[in-house]
Amino acid sequence: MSPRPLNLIRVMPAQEEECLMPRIGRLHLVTDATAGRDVPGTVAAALAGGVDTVQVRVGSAVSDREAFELAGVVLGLCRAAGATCLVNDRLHVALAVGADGGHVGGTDLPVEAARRVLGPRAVLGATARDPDAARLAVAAGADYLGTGPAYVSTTKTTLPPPIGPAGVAAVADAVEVPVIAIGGVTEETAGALLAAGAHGVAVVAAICSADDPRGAAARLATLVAG
Ligand SMILES: Cc1ncc(COP(=O)(O)OP(=O)(O)O)c(N)n1
Ligand SMILES: Cc1ncsc1CCOP(=O)(O)O
Ligand SMILES: [Mg+2]
Repeated sequence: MSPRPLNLIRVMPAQEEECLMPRIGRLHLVTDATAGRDVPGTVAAALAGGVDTVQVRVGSAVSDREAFELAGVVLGLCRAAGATCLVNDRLHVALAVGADGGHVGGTDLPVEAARRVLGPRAVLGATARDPDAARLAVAAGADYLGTGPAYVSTTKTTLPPPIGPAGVAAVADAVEVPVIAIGGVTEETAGALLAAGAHGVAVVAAICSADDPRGAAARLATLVAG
């Protein structure tokens, strides 16, 4: 029998294709952009604790080269753990490392343009604070929404006032895609956001600033698992 041509495109049943698509998890770790943090160490601990999605977020002072190298390391950790790996803002870095997708907000590429850059199969997240913005982002191609700040964030201090569980509920009710609540999410606040309709939560400080990031991730993972 002659060998099967390697470039043959296999038509997959929709169900099988879905299984191959990266998941939009329920516990997102957004990496701490503070200089000097051991990001790979924290990511490894968080994945061991049950984080299922990691978003690589670096500060503006970080070069593309550094972001690329960090994202490559984080992607390797995510692949080993079966987790989804996204890159914040820098979609060219997401593409260059082969990450599962990216996340954009109001000062980044518009969602429609981000979708063109990443292509149809990538996971694309967009920030939306209210129902109108949420509907627009989904219509433009977002697969999930990051909604907040849910509570006051110690990580990003330039944000508008918190929207609380009621604001998260308003967004979750407006769209069909998963809503990930972000901003000041802790073990104490996560439950109310999930009860409000959030598919999951995204955290920085609750894991990155914890004495025991693995333990903190494990407790949050138990909460989001319901
Ligand atoms: C899951 C998630 N939600 C919201 C954000 C915020 O994105 P953005 O508004 O673009 O702000 P920066 O993170 O780029 O400072 C996010 N990163 N992740
Ligand atoms: C990037 C971002 N966007 C809205 S809140 C936030 C930071 C969330 O960090 P923390 O979980 O420490 O409040
Ligand atoms: Mg952004």
